[in-house]
Amino acid sequence: MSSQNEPSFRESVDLMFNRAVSIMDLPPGLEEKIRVCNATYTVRFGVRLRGKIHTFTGYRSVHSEHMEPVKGGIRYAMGVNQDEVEALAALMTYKCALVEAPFGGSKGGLCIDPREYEEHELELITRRFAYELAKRDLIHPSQNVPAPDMGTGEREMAWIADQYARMNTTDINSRACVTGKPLNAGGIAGRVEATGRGVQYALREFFRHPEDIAKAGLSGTLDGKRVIVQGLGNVGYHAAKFLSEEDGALITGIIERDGALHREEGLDVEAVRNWIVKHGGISGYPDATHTADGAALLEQDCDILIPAALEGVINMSNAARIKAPLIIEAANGPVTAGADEVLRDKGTVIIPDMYANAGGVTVSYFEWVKNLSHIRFGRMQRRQEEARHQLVVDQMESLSEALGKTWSPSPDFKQRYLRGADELELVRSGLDDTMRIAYQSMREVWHDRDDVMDLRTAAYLVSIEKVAASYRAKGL
Ligand SMILES: NC(=O)c1ccc[n+]([C@@H]2O[C@H](COP(=O)([O-])OP(=O)(O)OC[C@H]3O[C@@H](n4cnc5c(N)ncnc54)[C@H](O)[C@@H]3O)[C@@H](O)[C@H]2O)c1
Repeated sequence: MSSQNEPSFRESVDLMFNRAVSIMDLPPGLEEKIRVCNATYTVRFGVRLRGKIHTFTGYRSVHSEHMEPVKGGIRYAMGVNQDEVEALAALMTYKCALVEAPFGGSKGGLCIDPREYEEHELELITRRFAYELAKRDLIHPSQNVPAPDMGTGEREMAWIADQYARMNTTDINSRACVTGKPLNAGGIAGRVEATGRGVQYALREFFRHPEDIAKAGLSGTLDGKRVIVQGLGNVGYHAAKFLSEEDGALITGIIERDGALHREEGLDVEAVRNWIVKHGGISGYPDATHTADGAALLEQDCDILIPAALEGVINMSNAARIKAPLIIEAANGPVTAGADEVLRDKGTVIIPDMYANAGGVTVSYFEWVKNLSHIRFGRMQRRQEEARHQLVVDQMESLSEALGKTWSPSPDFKQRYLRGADELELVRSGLDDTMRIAYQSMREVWHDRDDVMDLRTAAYLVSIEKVAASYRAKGL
């Protein structure tokens, strides 16, 4: 996506990494050990479809095993290549460290356009890919745990989990070999929307800090802010939906594969999503201006730009014309290293990918823990909360009796009291806490150090320090 004279995606991630380590004091050699990708496995396998054998190429890259298992999604897209999975695996290492999910970084991908295959064909392809990875422990509850990414979702994760279970019938922890599964196949409430929800929580946290809002040249709250979103897939759709429905933001632009929609008064996210599902794209959607050159809308005037599709979409060819004062990287790597510099010089504030889209891996961690504990997430807490609720009721009743009054709980007292013990509530509050704490750790570095000019460098500093501490603790 980036223009020809720009570094590749992996080089771009490395350049950003180098920028951070140049102002850190790491022991000699550790910097390189952290930066490089440990291993990348390439597999080519055949699947008989439509009367002939089709050969597919896939990858699983392991960036850092300072913690195991390693974790990272599996992407289905035609553009998947080694450079891309290695860049994405590296970002996973830094992301997990930043939000303190106890994993190393990994990523996988398959060169395929999933829209060209029937469901049963995709199942055959996915199961075969999973088989190839699992037999080399590149899918394994304690070694390597994939999750959804572009072009994959709950359905593919369920096939992968089932394939692993068939190959490892005695592994009681087999469900923990992959996250992002459907609820009825060992998934967790709130995982589907977790990354988009995390983007919303990240923006809410940003807007709690007047100094940070001012740095972006903005003021006030999320209410009424004009937002342009690129990619109305899993991440973009949920982020846009929550921000418009719950925070009063106006989604003034939506960019998709077949162009862009613009409406200054705000688009109905649900209606656009339904239109895409029904018609395969945004073309023909009423009540909005349609532009065939979707990427041009990235340069439109707005308050917040949310790239939530591909890497490299903001590059040296358009960075200078980007008007949004605040960019939140819902996608991985949407801003190239060169564009990052141009935008920093312009004063644009960028909330970096490794933080902004960490909601997915955070809730994946909850799912993995739930699978390993073999207990419905929230059940233990519910028992405790029920006992505590009864205690409160008893105390209130005896107190009112002593005062010669009568008291009885309102009909929804118990429900309200126990809300915190629901799985979804636990997931949401755990995610919210994680996003707040991680933002504050980045922000502290951003504000306290004169040599840290942006949130991205601050995020790298925090995460590299944590990875380095792990290596040091191991004696490496
Ligand atoms: N799914 C997750 O949990 C997760 C977690 C962390 C990060 N991410 C990152 O978020 C990004 C999006 O992932 P997703 O899971 O939402 O994928 P997805 O496949 O659900 O959605 C991607 C969307 O982008 C659109 N798109 C594709 N090419 C486009 C183009 N050239 N211009 C405009 N739109 C285009 C697609 O039509 C689709 O609607 C990726 O960078 C991914 O690595 C995803």
